[in-house]
Amino acid sequence: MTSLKICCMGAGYVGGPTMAVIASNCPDIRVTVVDLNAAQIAAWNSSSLPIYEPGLQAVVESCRGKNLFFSTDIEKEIEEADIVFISVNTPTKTQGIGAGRAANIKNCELCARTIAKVSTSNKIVVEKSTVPVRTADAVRRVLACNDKGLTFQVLSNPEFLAEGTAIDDLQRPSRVLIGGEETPGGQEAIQKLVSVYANWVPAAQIITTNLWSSELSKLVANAFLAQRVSSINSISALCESTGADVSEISRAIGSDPRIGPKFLQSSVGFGGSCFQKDILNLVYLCESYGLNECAEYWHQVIKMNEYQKSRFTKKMVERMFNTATGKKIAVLGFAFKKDTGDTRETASAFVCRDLLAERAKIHVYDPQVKREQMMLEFDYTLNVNTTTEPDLEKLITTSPSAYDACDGAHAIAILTEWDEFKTLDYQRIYEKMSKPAFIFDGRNIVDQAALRKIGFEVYAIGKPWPSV
Ligand SMILES: NC(=O)c1ccc[n+]([C@@H]2O[C@H](COP(=O)([O-])OP(=O)(O)OC[C@H]3O[C@@H](n4cnc5c(N)ncnc54)[C@H](O)[C@@H]3O)[C@@H](O)[C@H]2O)c1
Ligand SMILES: O=c1ccn([C@@H]2O[C@H](COP(=O)(O)OP(=O)(O)O[C@H]3O[C@H](CO)[C@@H](O)[C@H](O)[C@H]3O)[C@@H](O)[C@H]2O)c(=O)[nH]1
Repeated sequence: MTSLKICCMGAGYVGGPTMAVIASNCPDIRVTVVDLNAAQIAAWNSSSLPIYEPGLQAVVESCRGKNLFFSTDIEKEIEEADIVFISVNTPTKTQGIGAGRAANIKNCELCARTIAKVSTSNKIVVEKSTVPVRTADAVRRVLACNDKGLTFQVLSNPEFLAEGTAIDDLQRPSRVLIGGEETPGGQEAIQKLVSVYANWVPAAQIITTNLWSSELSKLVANAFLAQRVSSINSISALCESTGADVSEISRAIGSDPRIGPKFLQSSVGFGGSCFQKDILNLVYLCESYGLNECAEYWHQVIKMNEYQKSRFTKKMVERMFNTATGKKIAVLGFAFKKDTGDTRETASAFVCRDLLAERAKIHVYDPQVKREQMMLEFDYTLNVNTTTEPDLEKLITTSPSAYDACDGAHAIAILTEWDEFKTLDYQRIYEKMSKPAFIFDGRNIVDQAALRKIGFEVYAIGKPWPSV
């Protein structure tokens, strides 16, 4: 006997894993994930899931067909549900007012319109997508326009999972945040959603707030996290100029409990579908309220990230005698972080773009990213395609292994921190490379001293940078 029915609109990186974890912890709840994209739903129903996430396959297989379903029958599933989650993409607007900054919430509005149109009973509608503060007001007003006299309660329940650790983050969340209206109906709806999470999340970790605090907290959480990365990355540049070591600094400052050790890993720049988009959204919101100093403050986090990405390629080229033209460069890693196949806004694509501009021959290896996906990322994010770059297909090779990518290369650029790159047989790799053989470690994961002993010229982000 199922007591509650949940429908989630959007079967992406958030909708799929989140609903799978709800279903696995709540056997009495029937959970259906729906999407406009039939291929995506077919993949969720197959043995080859549309996203790679450690532990996901096991969770999905444990409840799929029992109380977890994936469907394209959006209208039927909404109609039957008590709670409808909106977990659709909210990308940065590319055109019109706020282009390049504001989040486009058209998908959320469309979901609200569909819910209003097909519902025949009162429902709780949960914003799971990351949205600008006060979006719940728009959703509420669209829902209120239904012609059946139905009542909808809108809740904000932003998701804090990180890719690569999504299942763990969902099973043991640091907190679940639920915002709702400060009315008896709103409070009742909040309690209903609290009771879902209470099946596996300790009560003390379920935070309830008003709608606007909940919506805004999501943007603020990402802004603070990204700010830490940009802060340590700015220091990495200073380290390279002074002989200080950024890893030693991270350890030294992170031991202060007021600072804490996490998110102080210097890198070639943060990527992913969220940080940049959400900070730009925050910047736009500040500007919209006339808070230009606040907007400028947060915008600096993005600018520092741009600097870090371009700085890396510049150093590579400088080190390789100021030319990468015709040189084979092995790029190890294309995903925006390890343990995911997601390439959205990945720093690796920006470095490849800048190396392409130098006419380098790039051989990319990533254990989870297919060539088709890489090319889409170039096209979509960077507008690099065979029209803008006729030699693209010739200049970018995708390699079946790290060893293939490095064979005969002039340089290696480590751009994603996949564990397998830490334990490669670098002696074997060195022997087959052009000399001098360079390694540019954009993630600080290799043993520099050991590699120098082999004969490599090593450059790692934020590490003392031997002069030539
Ligand atoms: N990716 C993350 O790690 C992460 C983490 C926390 C929050 N978020 C936020 O969650 C939201 C979703 O992100 P995502 O990474 O899952 O996006 P995604 O692009 O992976 O998935 C979104 C899905 O929604 C579907 N969709 C769009 N409009 C629809 C509609 N009207 N009806 C049904 N389906 C529709 C799309 O086809 C797509 O499959 C975004 O707002 C994002 O900022 C993402
Ligand atoms: O010390 C660090 C930590 C992260 N990164 C980079 O920062 C980016 C983002 O990493 P991470 O935050 O781990 O992954 P996301 O999946 O983007 O998760 C972020 O964005 C999600 C979407 O909003 C939120 O839900 C998560 O809480 C938030 O961590 C990646 O390129 C990382 O390599 C660093 O360079 N140094």
